[in-house]
Amino acid sequence: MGVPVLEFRQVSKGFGGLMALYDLNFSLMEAEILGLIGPNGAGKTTAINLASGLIKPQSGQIFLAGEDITGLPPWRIASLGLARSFQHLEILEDFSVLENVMVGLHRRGQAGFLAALFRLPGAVREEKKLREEALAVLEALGLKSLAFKIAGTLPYGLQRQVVLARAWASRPRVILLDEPAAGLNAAEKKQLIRNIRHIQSAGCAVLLVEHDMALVMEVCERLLVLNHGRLIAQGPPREIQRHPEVVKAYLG
Ligand SMILES: Nc1ncnc2c1ncn2[C@@H]1O[C@H](COP(=O)(O)OP(=O)(O)OP(=O)(O)O)[C@@H](O)[C@H]1O
Repeated sequence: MGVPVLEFRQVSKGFGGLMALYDLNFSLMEAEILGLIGPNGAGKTTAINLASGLIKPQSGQIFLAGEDITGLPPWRIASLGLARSFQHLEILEDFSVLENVMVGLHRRGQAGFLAALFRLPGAVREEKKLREEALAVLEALGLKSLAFKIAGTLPYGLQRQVVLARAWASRPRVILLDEPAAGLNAAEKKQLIRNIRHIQSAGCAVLLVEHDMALVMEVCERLLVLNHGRLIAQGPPREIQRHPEVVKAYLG
């Protein structure tokens, strides 16, 4: 298989006396869709929080495209090409969908804050460019018709798609999705699957934390299974489905 873009090497993390992750080793390959599953409290969100720098590992190392990012702050990790969504929405409710996506593009802006404030010609040109790029992102994800709607007025399922579009707008090499299908209806899940595949086809790797097993089985090429902070299995979805340890973990 290809080149690893995100790599955990013996990563451990405890909270107080509890080990949330124990010696976790895995690689997410270039343009791979990798599922991270496991029962509640298994350590999935902890893994995403570690990769994106919201929390720091107790031991072990994390690499992004070969660069050691262990302990770097979240904004540095983001600028190196890692984007994420959260389990709970973090949308700008009073702004349009387009503006929400422009926030995702902004880290690539050149003109700077003062130029934007005084609407200098460079900044005006740049804003126009950002708008066009944000529209292109929305179009690619099938969301262009929502561009001028106020994000907070949209149904929940569509708000989740906006969050995905914003994360994707920064053109990351890795995107971490924390339960993107939660609360979506069947049609919205179909669109989510399409969009995840679109992101992959553009060369981005996706780490998907998700409880919806049907969706995980359909979209992921490989699965990692955590239970009580330990990696208990990894492999193609069909093998994982009948892996005895996995069946035992899920049945309780
Ligand atoms: N900030 C924290 N402080 C203390 N304990 C925490 C913290 N974050 C997570 N934990 C604990 O670490 C363990 C793993 O939690 P985590 O949220 O990573 O699990 P999860 O697999 O994402 O679960 P879920 O599917 O329910 O979201 C749990 O026992 C949880 O209570």
